[in-house]
Amino acid sequence: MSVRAVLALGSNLGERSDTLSLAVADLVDTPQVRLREVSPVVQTKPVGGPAGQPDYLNMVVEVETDLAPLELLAHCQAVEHKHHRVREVRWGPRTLDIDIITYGDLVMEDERLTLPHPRAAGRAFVLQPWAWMDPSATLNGVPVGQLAAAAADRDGLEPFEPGD
Ligand SMILES: Nc1ncnc2c1ncn2[C@@H]1O[C@H](COP(=O)(O)OP(=O)(O)OP(=O)(O)O)[C@@H](O)[C@H]1O
Ligand SMILES: Nc1nc2c(c(=O)[nH]1)N=C(CO)CN2
Repeated sequence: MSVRAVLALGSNLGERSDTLSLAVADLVDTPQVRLREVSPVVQTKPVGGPAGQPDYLNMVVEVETDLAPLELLAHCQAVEHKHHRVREVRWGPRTLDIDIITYGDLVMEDERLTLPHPRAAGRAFVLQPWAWMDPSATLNGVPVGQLAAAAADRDGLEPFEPGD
């Protein structure tokens, strides 16, 4: 049985735009993960973590997958590692971060995986690209566009065009 999942990608080190494009290609480089929708890329101010970090590029994608939730997490982490992600500080700079935002309607809390992602509902860097990609999307029953409009970090968000 296949399930629709929403994944959020972020990068604030290195060739950010190239990293996001390559990561999307890697995510769907298996027949078990198929790309359905891709959001615009946004440039965002870092939320949390140490001061003085570079801005992020963020985007979301919707995939259809035959992987179980923890298999999808392992797949996302393998793509992160391929892009040399080194995680030193919580919410610190990283070449690539991939979070699972939703996995169908599944609600779960495990030490390795919480669904929906517990911090997504307050993050404009996830919600705004998601709402642009899918204006009918809801999270925990609330329209994602409405959550995006209320998110505190939305002033630090702007559309990003390659070459900027
Ligand atoms: N929905 C989820 N998507 C991705 N990872 C998750 C999720 N729920 C729990 N985790 C766990 O969170 C751990 C830490 O993830 P990560 O290093 O990406 O955190 P972070 O990006 O610094 O912060 P945040 O979780 O606030 O986005 C992962 O190893 C994973 O096991
Ligand atoms: N703007 C922005 N800020 C963040 C991001 C991110 O992707 N974009 N990811 C974080 C941890 O996942 C913490 N802070």
